[in-house]
Amino acid sequence: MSTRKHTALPKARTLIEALPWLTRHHGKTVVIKFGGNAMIDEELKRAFAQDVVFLRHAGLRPVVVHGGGPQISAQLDLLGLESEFKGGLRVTTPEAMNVVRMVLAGQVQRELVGLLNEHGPLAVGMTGEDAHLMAATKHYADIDGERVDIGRVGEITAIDPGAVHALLDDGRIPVISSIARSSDEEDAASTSSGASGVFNVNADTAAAALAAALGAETLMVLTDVEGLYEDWPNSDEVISRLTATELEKLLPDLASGMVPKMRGCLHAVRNGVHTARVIDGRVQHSILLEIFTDEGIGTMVVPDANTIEGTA
Ligand SMILES: Nc1ncnc2c1ncn2[C@@H]1O[C@H](COP(=O)(O)OP(=O)(O)O)[C@@H](O)[C@H]1O
Ligand SMILES: CC(=O)N[C@@H](CCC(=O)OP(=O)(O)O)C(=O)O
Repeated sequence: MSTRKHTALPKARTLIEALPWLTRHHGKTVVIKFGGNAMIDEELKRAFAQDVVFLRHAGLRPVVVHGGGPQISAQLDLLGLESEFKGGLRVTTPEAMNVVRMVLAGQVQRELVGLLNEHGPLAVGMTGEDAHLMAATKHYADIDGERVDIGRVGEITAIDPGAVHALLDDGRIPVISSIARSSDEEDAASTSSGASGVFNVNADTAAAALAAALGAETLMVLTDVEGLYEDWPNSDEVISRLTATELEKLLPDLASGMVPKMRGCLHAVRNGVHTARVIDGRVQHSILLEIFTDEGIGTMVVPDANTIEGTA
């Protein structure tokens, strides 16, 4: 009996250590972006689902926005369709738009919903089309100061978070694919006849916009690197913390997938989100480490006047 008590003690300590964080985050909304590049194996995806369910049971309100870039590229390849990125965004022909929608909403989202629901009737999948969650207009890429047409890529114009709030109030975990309805009613009306009527939105951008619209406490972006590298690709020195203004200065020098990610973080902290973090999704249980311990990993972006309680 006494041995049993003794071996159980470290577990109790671990639970108690989490108490200040549980208190701080209770009832807070956390938007978690799970990048396609971080979904590298089954074990990681399972650990991700466990972490999200843990947050929910610990009294937080997690919302998942998922990516699927590599999965979309694989499907386009399979179909013999060309796949090209400009300024970190996929050039999306109407044909490619159908594939993006099919892979995100029909494959990646379904898989995550399935993994989360192994723990109970919690997850509900939706896209930005559902209940007018996300509206968008056509986005043009800016390549060296030139406005470039990249097809059906969307720029979010409005978010109606009502359905997400309703799901959260009902104790559910919304799992959202980054596809938006066209804000042009005529265009949107063609949705049922094909993929026109909807736009492909980068998942980082969608997660950031949603975090701001929901008044989330935290935006957490899980990817396949440790965080924002100071001098990528020459060094693996991670910037652990930076303010909105510091990040704004860095933005013009950033490359590829980091562009929408860091722009998203900036948008979030400039619009009421207390912290935006880029963390390594390849590390098992990185979400729990980030939320419930002092050992914050990755890069944390904070608003300029760091006056909001609990951002440290
Ligand atoms: N400064 C930087 N720090 C870290 N990664 C960077 C940087 N600049 C560009 N990258 C690239 O961005 C990638 C992450 O973006 P992306 O491939 O879109 O991932 P995800 O699927 O998670 O959204 C990294 O794997 C890396 O190749
Ligand atoms: C416009 C645009 O680029 N959309 C992205 C949407 C998916 C995504 O963002 O996935 P990751 O988070 O895994 O990169 C795409 O088509 O790949």
